[in-house]
Amino acid sequence: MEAERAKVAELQANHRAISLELASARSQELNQRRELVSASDELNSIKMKHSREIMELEMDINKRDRQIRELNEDLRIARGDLERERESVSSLKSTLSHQSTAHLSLTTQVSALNAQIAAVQSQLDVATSTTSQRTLDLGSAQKRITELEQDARQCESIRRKLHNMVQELKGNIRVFCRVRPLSGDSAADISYPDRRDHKEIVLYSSSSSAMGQERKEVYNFNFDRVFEPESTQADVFEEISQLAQSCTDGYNVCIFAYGQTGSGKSHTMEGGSTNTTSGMIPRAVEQVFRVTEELKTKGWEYTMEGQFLEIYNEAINDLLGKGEFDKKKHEIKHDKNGTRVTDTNVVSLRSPNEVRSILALANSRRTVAATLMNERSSRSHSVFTLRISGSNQHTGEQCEGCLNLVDLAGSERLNSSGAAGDKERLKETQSINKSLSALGDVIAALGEKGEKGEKHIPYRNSKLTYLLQNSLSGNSKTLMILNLSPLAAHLNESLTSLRFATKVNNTTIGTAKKQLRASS
Ligand SMILES: Nc1ncnc2c1ncn2[C@@H]1O[C@H](COP(=O)(O)OP(=O)(O)OP(=O)(O)O)[C@@H](O)[C@H]1O
Repeated sequence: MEAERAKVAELQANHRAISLELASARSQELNQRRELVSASDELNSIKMKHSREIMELEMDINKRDRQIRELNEDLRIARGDLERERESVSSLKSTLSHQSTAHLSLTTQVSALNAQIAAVQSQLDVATSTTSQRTLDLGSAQKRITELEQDARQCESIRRKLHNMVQELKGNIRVFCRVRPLSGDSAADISYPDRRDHKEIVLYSSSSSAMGQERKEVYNFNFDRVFEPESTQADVFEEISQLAQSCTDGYNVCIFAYGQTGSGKSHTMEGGSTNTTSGMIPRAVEQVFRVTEELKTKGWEYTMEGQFLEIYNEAINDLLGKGEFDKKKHEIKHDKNGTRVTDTNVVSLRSPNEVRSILALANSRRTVAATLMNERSSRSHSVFTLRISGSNQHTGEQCEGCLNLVDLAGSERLNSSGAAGDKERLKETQSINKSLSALGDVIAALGEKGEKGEKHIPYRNSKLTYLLQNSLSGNSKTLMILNLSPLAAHLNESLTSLRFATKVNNTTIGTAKKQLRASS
């Protein structure tokens, strides 16, 4: 037992020793573990530091790579630039060599030009002195032009006075006779003995006496001018143009075409549509426009207006009216400003073209009337009136003139017009006869009145004479163109017309007066 106790004690002592050893081994192990942990921590921190350093090194390497690439690019660009610079230097060198050559030749040219400039300068000096001389000459030439313009204006006034004197010497009523060409039928025996002045016309008729003897009658007439059948519109106008022109000088002018139906009145006054056939109205108006245009250089300014009326059965119709046929009643009024017809169109005219278009309008309206009323145009009087007012900005003169161009109705007597049986024709013919004899009476009364006489002038006896009162009085210039038919069948009618025209031609009416207005 004891042994056992001793053994237990020994075992216990062993156990304690082993426990102590275990405790110390455990503490040693703890320490070693601690050391291991700390060594492991240190190793981790070293690893982390290394990996950071590796990262930094890699970044650094990348950066350097980038820089190397950039430097390589720069180097490539620089090489390209260098190459270009080399090329440009070589081209500049060649340009420079060209420029040097050009410079050399320019230097030569500059020297030549300098020599030329010197020569031109000396020419310029000469020209400058010539110019001064010319300026002086121009000054005196302008002075001379002004003087000549003044002279021209004075000459124009003198021309107007002389022109008027010539017209006066020719008589303020003048009569022309125009025989139209033959158209088929047998001709009357007519001769024109005055080959020089063309003032005479002779008609011959033969008849048998009761005893069977042949009697030859000779009728001799003298006028201011006789136009033979071959005469042209231009020939007639040449004689009329001066008279028509008077209206630009401030005169009232009246030109009538008188004669039996078909004797050529409309042909004379209006004429055809071509330059050669156009009649007195378009020619006179064109002349007036031409003269007013020329007179502009002498300081004259003109305004013109036109009116175209028809007198049929003692009633006035406006050929420039609006409708196709004029139904208005028109009245003639005279006052200090001239003659006015109520309710009619007065058209302002600025060019011959405008005149042509109003003539065409009037003609178309006459044609309408002619179709409506049995060839009315030859049974009515047509009166074209051109009123003209002018003022001269240099002299202050003002004038107003009026040109009446009248195509009278056919003048044949009642029996020869075959009108006796037809009431309408009878009325027409009576109206025509009344107005034509009123025209003859007015002209006769003006002739009897003389310069200062008090004689009553029966203007009111017909619409025609009343309308033309201001253009028929002694203050105006009147021309009657007697149109004659060359036909043997019309001989008696022609003799009647010639006798009427002779009466007119033998009338002397007063002196024409300018329509001058005091300048304002
Ligand atoms: N000098 C002339 N030259 C050529 N033809 C003319 C001439 N005179 C008149 N005639 C012609 O004679 C014809 C009659 O003339 P116009 O119509 O002018 O006569 P009129 O007297 O005006 O007649 P109405 O009184 O009927 O109007 C027309 O065909 C016209 O062309």
